[in-house]
Amino acid sequence: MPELLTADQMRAVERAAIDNGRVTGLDLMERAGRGVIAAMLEHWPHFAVTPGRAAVLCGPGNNGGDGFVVARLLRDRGWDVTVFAYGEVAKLPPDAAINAQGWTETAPVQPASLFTDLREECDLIVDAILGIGATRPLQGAIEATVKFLNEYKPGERKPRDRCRIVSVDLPTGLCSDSGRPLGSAVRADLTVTFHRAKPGHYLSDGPAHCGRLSVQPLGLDREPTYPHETVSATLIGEETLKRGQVPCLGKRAGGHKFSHGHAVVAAGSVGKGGAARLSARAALRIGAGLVTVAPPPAALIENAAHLDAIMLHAIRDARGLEEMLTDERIKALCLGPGLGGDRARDLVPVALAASRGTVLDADALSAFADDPQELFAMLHDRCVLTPHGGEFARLFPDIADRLDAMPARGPAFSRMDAARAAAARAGCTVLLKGPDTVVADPDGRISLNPAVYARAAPWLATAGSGDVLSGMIAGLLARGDTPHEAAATAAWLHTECALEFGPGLIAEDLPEQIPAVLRRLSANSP
Ligand SMILES: NC(=O)C1=CN([C@@H]2O[C@H](COP(=O)(O)OP(=O)(O)OC[C@H]3O[C@@H](n4cnc5c(N)ncnc54)[C@H](OP(=O)(O)O)[C@@H]3O)[C@@H](O)[C@H]2O)[C@@H](O)CC1
Ligand SMILES: Nc1ncnc2c1ncn2[C@@H]1O[C@H](COP(=O)(O)OP(=O)(O)O)[C@@H](O)[C@H]1O
Ligand SMILES: [K+]
Repeated sequence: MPELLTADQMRAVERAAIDNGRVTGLDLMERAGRGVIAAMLEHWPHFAVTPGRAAVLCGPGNNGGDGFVVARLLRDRGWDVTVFAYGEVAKLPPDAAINAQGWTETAPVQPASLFTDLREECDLIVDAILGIGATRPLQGAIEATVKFLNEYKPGERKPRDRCRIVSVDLPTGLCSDSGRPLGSAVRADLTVTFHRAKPGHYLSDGPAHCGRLSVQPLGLDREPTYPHETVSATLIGEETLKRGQVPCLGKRAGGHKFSHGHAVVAAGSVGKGGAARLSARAALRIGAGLVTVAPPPAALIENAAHLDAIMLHAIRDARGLEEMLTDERIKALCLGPGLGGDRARDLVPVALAASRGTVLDADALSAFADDPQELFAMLHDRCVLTPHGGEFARLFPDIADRLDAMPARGPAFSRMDAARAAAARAGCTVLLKGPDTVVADPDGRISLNPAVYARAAPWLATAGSGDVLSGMIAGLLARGDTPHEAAATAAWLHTECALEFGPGLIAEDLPEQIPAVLRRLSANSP
């Protein structure tokens, strides 16, 4: 499912279902526990054949309640289960208390302090200490347990090789809205969450702590989905693209090159043109009808030696760009890759005054580090800024500081919050790059492209891959996509291209994978 829900939103969905009488909290807890067992057996089928020994660590809230359900279900399957309680069982909330009572009627609950003695003999540890209710940095017995679990590195000791850690809903200590550990957090092998994934499963350190992710149903699919304003984020995926974007990624029968848009990529001085050429190649491959690279006159020959289908038009300075932009058929601009700081400062104001779809990346962002406000004053709602972390910190230093500061409380300030705040300040779409690329609009709308779990694409950490991304966005803007759609679609395709190519990827390879990815998308379209 494409929506991600924050902890508050998840609680609201649960509350609405209970208030409407469709389900009880106890039912949901039972379903959650069953979901954990289902996911565990799916990932480790041998556990279905050979039950082993499990330790279930139950916390002071409903996450702990889920733990008691899991403990019972494991025991029903023949497991030897020991439950450890973090906090007083007598103070558990009502549904968790019912499940705890069911357990204590038949078996003891051990104090947390005894857990470390047993651990080495376990095949499975169920972390049901804290879930979406983790609000402050871990301390005391919980912190000690988390430290103990995490110090066992796979392969270091024999028992750890076979002992799996499953976290219920979230690894204890991980902030569900930001993916940032509140002090410390469990490093699980598998995390099983319910109904919808939470932003923290995808953002920042979340994936490293979750291990693998399974989203299990709670039977809440008939509950109202959130209106756009309150959806914390949409996960970009084939599903969303199939519904919305594929027609735009194809070419219209009977169209001509100008009906698919003309994109212009400004290039820098002699010897610096590679980045702009990469952007241009990506813009053309994504389907812009025409793409022109615009270098200074001295670099014309260099670019001519490299380009065929991509056109060339030398522009000496801002006036040259102004003249070029009298051609109304130019629909999108890309400025930044290899542009150089001086040329960026010269060209950007004219480019922005032309009010076309405009991608600003690299030098076009860093050139305004001394006075970001000067840039923000010129931006308009057809712009997309594509900063990586360093460029983001230059333009939005205070926002970046909030992301760097150690979180004192949950929910912690997230990369989604940061991108949203930046978009509101800049007044345009901001794409914050990373394995968790966030696309934010000034109205708060967020799309997230996770290049994690099965979509991990570490080969994208290669020089020039960002230039390709900005070219893809410019190409889609030229074709008429909105800034948000163009940025989100390009981010997803960019990762898919990396996955299509695989190891050994360099930036030049990325645009060449676009046809295969588009072919697959159209084959899978209804
Ligand atoms: N919502 C749903 O739809 C469904 C939810 N379900 C399950 O419920 C879970 C949410 O339950 P929850 O709200 O009770 O929160 P939970 O994570 O158990 O923690 C709260 C407790 O922890 C405490 N605490 C907090 N921080 C702490 C710290 N650092 N160190 C120590 N203690 C700390 C906090 O204490 P307090 O801050 O109030 O003093 C409170 O006692 C959810 O993750 C899922 O597993 C499913 O059953 C099915 C449907
Ligand atoms: N480990 C990674 N996993 C997924 N994507 C990555 C990773 N490292 C980098 N990327 C992506 O690669 C691109 C790099 O862009 P950028 O840092 O601007 O590089 P360059 O300036 O060399 O073009 C971004 O789209 C970023 O999201
Ligand atoms: K947990």
